[in-house]
Amino acid sequence: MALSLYNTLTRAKEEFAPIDPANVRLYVCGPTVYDYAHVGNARTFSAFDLLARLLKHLYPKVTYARNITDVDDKIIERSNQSGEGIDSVTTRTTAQFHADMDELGLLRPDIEPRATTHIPQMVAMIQALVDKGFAYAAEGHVLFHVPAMADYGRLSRRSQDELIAGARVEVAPYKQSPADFVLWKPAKPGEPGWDSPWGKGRPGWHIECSAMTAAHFGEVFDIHGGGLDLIFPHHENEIAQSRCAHGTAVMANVWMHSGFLTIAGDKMSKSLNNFYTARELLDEYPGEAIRLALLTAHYRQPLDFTKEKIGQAKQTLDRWYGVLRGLDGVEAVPVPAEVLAALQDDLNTPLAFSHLHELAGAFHRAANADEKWVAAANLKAAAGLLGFLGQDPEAWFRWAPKGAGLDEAAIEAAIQARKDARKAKDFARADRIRADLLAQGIVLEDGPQGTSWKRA
Ligand SMILES: Nc1ncnc2c1ncn2[C@@H]1O[C@H](COP(=O)(O)OP(=O)(O)OP(=O)(O)O)[C@@H](O)[C@H]1O
Ligand SMILES: [Zn+2]
Repeated sequence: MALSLYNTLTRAKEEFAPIDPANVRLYVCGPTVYDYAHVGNARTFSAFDLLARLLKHLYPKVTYARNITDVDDKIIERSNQSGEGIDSVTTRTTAQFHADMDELGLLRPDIEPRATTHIPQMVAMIQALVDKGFAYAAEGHVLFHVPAMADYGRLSRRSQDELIAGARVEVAPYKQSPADFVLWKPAKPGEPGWDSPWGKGRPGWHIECSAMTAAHFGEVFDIHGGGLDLIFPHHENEIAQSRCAHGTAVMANVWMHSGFLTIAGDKMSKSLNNFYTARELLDEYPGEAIRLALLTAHYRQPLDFTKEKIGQAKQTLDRWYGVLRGLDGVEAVPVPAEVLAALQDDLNTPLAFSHLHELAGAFHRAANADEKWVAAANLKAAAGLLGFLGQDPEAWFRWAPKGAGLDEAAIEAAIQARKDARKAKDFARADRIRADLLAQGIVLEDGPQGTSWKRA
């Protein structure tokens, strides 16, 4: 079975054909680093993490790029409000983003270009657009002239008339058309800025991705992704810039967009202040459970967020890790065909997870040890493709929310003390230690290899 992906550009599911099967190129718009990522952002990054994993399973080489937007109005605003320097805001937020995505279990992208290290490429691209008559300079700004591009609006299916009618009433006086958008803007004193043919300034957001994809992937690449809200204007404008600068028919062959994580039906967003940060949820739930909850719905469908969904995902993982527990050295087997087929059908995660449930069920119904072993090995292989069940099961069962209960060192010390008490035939003391641990939610299990523990 071949990989098929829904392409926003054609509004159809299409069989994926890489430009160069020896290097499949995937670019995803990354975070603007001014604040904690919320779990809505994490949903989009989890969806594309899964796509990257699947592509890496199917092709010998995949380059997954996800950028860092480290120059932006929101960053400057944050720095002005808090007094923290811009470099400090972006460095700290980037480190936080990495820590959060790592803990959720996402793979790091193969390359992570930062906007501020690609300014010369942006200036060159803007210059090319000016030279070719697609852009003009006015009052320290450079603008892309939308009417200069005949088929502008193909991705979002908006006509130029609609765009002009929809433009805000207050249109900047230097714009030739209300639909024109900024490629370069002047830097106010104290703001970050770079020298350019149009004076000291900084890039607009859209040109960043056009310049970074060209720098790392060339003029046309395979897949470009992001959340649904990026279709217009961000991706439409990336396409306009890249295609007009390079004279190409497309910027990327496949455009993929993930649906929103909502709260009571509204898009989770910073501006509505209806968000949970990834960080606060990671203090309360294991990252693997949060990511499973985010992937339970198909990536193009909206997913309404509740903490109950994470709780359910945690119970699911308890069951699956329970299958692996105690089965020493489950050997690697190929990914079960039905799971691969589900993912190859435009990342059908609900179907893939239903197969995983069946495999866990097969383990419990198994008549003998061999059948159990096969079911567990299949479950581990299937989950592994999706980036799950990679931990030691004991580590999974020992996870505790932040600030809760005893830490591991204290538990190990208590287990040792109990062992010493039993050796000294002080069984009353040994039983007391066991009861004390149980009262704090720690269950001891005595086995042939000694005593193990888990959190109740
Ligand atoms: N509620 C959401 N559900 C799914 N994806 C989202 C959601 N909100 C933002 N995204 C996606 O997260 C990615 C990172 O975007 P970015 O860092 O610019 O966040 P943001 O746009 O500042 O978030 P917000 O919309 O809250 O302001 C983008 O691909 C964006 O489409
Ligand atoms: Zn982008």
